Amino acid sequence: MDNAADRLIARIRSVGNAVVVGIDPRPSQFPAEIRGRFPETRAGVAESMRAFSEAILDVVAGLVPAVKFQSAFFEEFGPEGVAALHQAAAGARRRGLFVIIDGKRNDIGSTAEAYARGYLGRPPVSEGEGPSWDADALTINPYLGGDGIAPFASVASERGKGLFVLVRTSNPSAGDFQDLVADGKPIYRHVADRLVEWAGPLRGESGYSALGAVVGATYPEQLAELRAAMPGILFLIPGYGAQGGRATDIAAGCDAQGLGAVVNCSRGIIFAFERPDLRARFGDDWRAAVSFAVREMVDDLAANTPMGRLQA
Ligand SMILES: O=c1ccn([C@@H]2O[C@H](COP(=O)(O)O)[C@@H](O)[C@H]2O)c(=O)[nH]1
Repeated sequence: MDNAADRLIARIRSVGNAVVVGIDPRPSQFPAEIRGRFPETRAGVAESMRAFSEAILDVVAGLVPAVKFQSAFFEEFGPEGVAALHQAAAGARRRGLFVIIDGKRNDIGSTAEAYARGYLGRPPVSEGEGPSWDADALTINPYLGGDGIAPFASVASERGKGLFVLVRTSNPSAGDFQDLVADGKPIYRHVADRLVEWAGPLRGESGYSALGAVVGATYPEQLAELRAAMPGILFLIPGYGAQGGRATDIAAGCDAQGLGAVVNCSRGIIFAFERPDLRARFGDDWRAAVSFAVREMVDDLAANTPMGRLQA
């Protein structure tokens, strides 16, 4: 079974960047062309989310290595929304993108096993039926400790899948619990240190583990500290753009080759057509604005971080 970190790094090398386009579909912000096609029923809105997601995938496939679906925006619309997520994730895989589902799942060990089988493995159904979700990677919450992580790590290892564990989140109140000091170090460092132990057996040929970490762009000092403390751990870095994180903040998250991190941007890309400068430049061609925003982010990361070396 191949290793998810190796697979993601191969895609990064092939497109020459480590941008993750975040698909966080907020229906009220969809282009009029899409909003106007569907009724404002639950089923209609879910269908518009699928159509918007597919349109974004058409623009970004070939430009970036990966997409991250924010499950919350789909779950908001119940079973129809979840079905739209399922179809959009399958569409991303068909287009050759590495698919991260941002669900931040976890529970006690026996329940975590069901999440792990559901998102990354196979449920116990007859052989002819495929996996339920078949994501390449899932975000998970470490709060329940080792027995909540073990089932995910075991399925990830068996099925060639990846995990991104919350270590240092990007939100303003991240420090409320994550910065509390216990046994002489902050909680996020305890999580990081345990993660390094758990990640070892999932290390691939690239030197990176399929068990990665979520570390926000909005805390550059901790990002640099964690990069040094967590060699061989791939970082999923959210917070670039709308949350204020800049490329220069992210630079310390990479290794010397420009690897070691993927950087997510959701609103800043998928709703780039709302920017007055891009509206003036591209008019109603909202797809062109999205494509421009992706290239702009790629160039920004290349100019201001070691990720520029990926283009050599
Ligand atoms: O610490 C975290 C963990 C996850 N996220 C998620 O990433 C995206 C960010 O969206 P933007 O529009 O680029 O701000 C979103 O899905 C969050 O739920 C995060 O921001 N921080």
